[in-house]
Amino acid sequence: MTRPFLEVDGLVVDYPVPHGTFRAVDNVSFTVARGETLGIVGESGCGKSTVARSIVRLLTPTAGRILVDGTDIARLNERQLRPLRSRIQMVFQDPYGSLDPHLSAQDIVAEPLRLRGVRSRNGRAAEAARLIDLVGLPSSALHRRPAEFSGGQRQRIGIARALASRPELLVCDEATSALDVSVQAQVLELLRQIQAETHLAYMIISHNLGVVRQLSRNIVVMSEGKVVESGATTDVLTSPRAQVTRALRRAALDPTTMRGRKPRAMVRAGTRPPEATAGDARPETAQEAAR
Ligand SMILES: Nc1ncnc2c1ncn2[C@@H]1O[C@H](COP(=O)(O)OP(=O)(O)OP(=O)(O)O)[C@@H](O)[C@H]1O
Repeated sequence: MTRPFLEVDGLVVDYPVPHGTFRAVDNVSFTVARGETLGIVGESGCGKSTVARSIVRLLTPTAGRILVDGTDIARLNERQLRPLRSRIQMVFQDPYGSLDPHLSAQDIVAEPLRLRGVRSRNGRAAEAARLIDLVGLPSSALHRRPAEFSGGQRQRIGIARALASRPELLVCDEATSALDVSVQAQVLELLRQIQAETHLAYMIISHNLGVVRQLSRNIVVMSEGKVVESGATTDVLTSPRAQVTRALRRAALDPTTMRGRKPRAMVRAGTRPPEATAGDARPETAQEAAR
């Protein structure tokens, strides 16, 4: 049997808090096969982003293994991680805050190309143009800055930037949560098309089961830092065992949550306040509609 691209085994993450530590992720294990999509779903504060940040090594886990193609990256230092970083890229939730406001779309997408060793300026410009086209933006987008784009368009630039590193796995952490439902559907469709063309693997992380189910063959359901249920998406949705899965399924069908709002009942007691979500986000502009 071929080895999965990513194997997460017994992941534990403790955060320091004033009187000790808080265990945000508790013995989480899963695998992601090459070219496939794993969904991670769970209520706000259950530890999804902490898992994502561990995998891209924005933080060092307390315990457990993160095997990328068989190499455990959980405790590698920055120098050791450098050659591996391009293999897993992340698309963040906030299309407003995750792009440098001073750079043009072309420069944002070209930056990872420079790190990848594309030395010629013309070569970087040509590849940035190809990626901007791949994510469905017009060539006129190349010279515009983030403030001149809608949320959906910015998320496309974020995806183009992530793809510039030629990753084998893209971790999308609430990547469509701040978008209107129709724009959300366009971005999910874009991800689907890219996967069909490139055989890229995805981890789709969301509190919204409706989003996760659209792309994911397998899902992991988390609650309070732990995996409470996992398996083929169709099986988990047809006969959910965990109470939290049933609640997430109900919420996915509830029209009041369709814009990505986190229902109050899903916000875990004692956790951070929920972040701004679609209900608070700027409405999509005419640019997006006209795209
Ligand atoms: N730096 C930190 N220090 C202390 N606790 C933290 C820190 N970051 C996150 N936490 C806590 O860890 C838990 C998991 O947070 P995490 O952001 O991973 O959850 P999440 O499932 O991604 O939530 P959301 O969907 O709201 O982003 C939460 O209870 C959160 O309050």
